[in-house]
Amino acid sequence: METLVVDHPLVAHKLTTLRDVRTDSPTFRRLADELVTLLAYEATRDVRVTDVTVDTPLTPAHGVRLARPVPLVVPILRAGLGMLDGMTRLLPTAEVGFLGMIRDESTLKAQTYATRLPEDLSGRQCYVLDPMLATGGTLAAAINFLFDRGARDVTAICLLAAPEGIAYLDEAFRGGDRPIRVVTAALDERLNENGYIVPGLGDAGDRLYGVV
Ligand SMILES: O=P(O)(O)OC[C@H]1O[C@H](OP(=O)(O)OP(=O)(O)O)[C@H](O)[C@@H]1O
Ligand SMILES: O=c1cc[nH]c(=O)[nH]1
Ligand SMILES: [Mg+2]
Repeated sequence: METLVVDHPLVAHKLTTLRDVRTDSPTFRRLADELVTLLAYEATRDVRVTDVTVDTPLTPAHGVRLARPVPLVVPILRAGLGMLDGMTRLLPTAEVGFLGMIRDESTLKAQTYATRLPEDLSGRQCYVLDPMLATGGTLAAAINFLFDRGARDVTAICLLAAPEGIAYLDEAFRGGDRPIRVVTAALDERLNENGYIVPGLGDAGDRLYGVV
């Protein structure tokens, strides 16, 4: 598995304010949106394109357009929704599938409550959005949903990752013929006894949308 920690002062600056307990929900949403656009720039470095020629006012010019089938963006509800606009701003022609998943806070196991994905994902580049990669259980289950439908090319974009979650994914998908990539703004220190990322930013879904 490939892990890319995006090392950029703007990313670090925005992430620092995102972590700050004093940051209110409107600011948190705006920063998550801005951060995902910066991460998406790196995450889409291998997005498939096809050659085209356009006419400038002066002469034909060679260029590229996104190849078909267009990429699929998959936010993991609820917190991943806070990353969707930032991603589709960069990939406006992408299609969007949805996975609703919640981690049981006593067992730390992910449960799925909604799936709305294309039946056939063969040949599709998939970008999964979830701000938090903690134990890795949620993301592993999401990637398996995509693999089950034929995806072979999956990149996860996370705002924060824990070493335990990276190790879990690495082990879960080791030796497979479908490599995965994780792009994140930071690799934090560890998980605490409740499965929260430390230093982290708390509960991303609650900070985006409130405690429900
Ligand atoms: O790596 P894991 O240990 O599986 O934990 C990470 C998951 O936990 C959070 O979602 P949560 O279950 O809080 O749902 P929410 O988005 O509705 O808040 C987060 O957004 C991830 O989906
Ligand atoms: O630190 C964490 C871990 C899981 N989910 C969150 O929202 N935050
Ligand atoms: Mg949550």
